[in-house]
Amino acid sequence: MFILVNLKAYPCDPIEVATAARDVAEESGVRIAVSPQAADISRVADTGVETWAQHVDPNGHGSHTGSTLAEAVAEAGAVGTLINHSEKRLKLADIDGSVQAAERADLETCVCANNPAQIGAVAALGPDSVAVEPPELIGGDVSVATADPGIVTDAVDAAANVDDDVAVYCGAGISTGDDVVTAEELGASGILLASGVAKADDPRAALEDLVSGL
Ligand SMILES: O=C(CO)COP(=O)(O)O
Repeated sequence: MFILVNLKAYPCDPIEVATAARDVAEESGVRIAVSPQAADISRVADTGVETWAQHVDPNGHGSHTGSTLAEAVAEAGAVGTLINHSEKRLKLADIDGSVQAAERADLETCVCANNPAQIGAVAALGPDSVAVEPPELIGGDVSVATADPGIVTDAVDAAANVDDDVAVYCGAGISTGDDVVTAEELGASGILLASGVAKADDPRAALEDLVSGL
């Protein structure tokens, strides 16, 4: 299982989380990545943790003020990027452009979607992975894998029907090791989570719990 910790714009210490994620990954052998604010990518990557961007724009170099350039996040130390997170939604053509921009910069890609139908659509764009995250469960206390297991299994089927090579992750409300195991049993090969770690009093303990059943 791959565990991707999205720090969003939460007021946590990105270095504290990154250091804990690096150590727990090393100790457990579980792949864990941290996705900080773009401005924090460089110092998070310097900790040695696998570092992802939260978003990249479709454009390349040029007159694009305010854009998040795939080449720039890669240069800062990111090795992957989320695209079309529920809190940073894009039009289909721009998702396609962002996947291509990320690939040009050698970034691994994970395109997020709200439901299994959208998973099928974005899987067709050829990302490395897709992640189903029902918006109504994001930030809540109940894991998607418990609240609506059919969303996860249907997302796995939808992606497989389009492209067997696209990995399927799930996210929303995941906070415990049991949630991670349940997601794995439903066919997900990774999870995205945010508040369970970013808002935890002890991010290291939260991460240790997440990997405890793997
Ligand atoms: O949006 C998410 C991860 O990208 C999920 O957020 P929560 O883990 O806070 O529900």
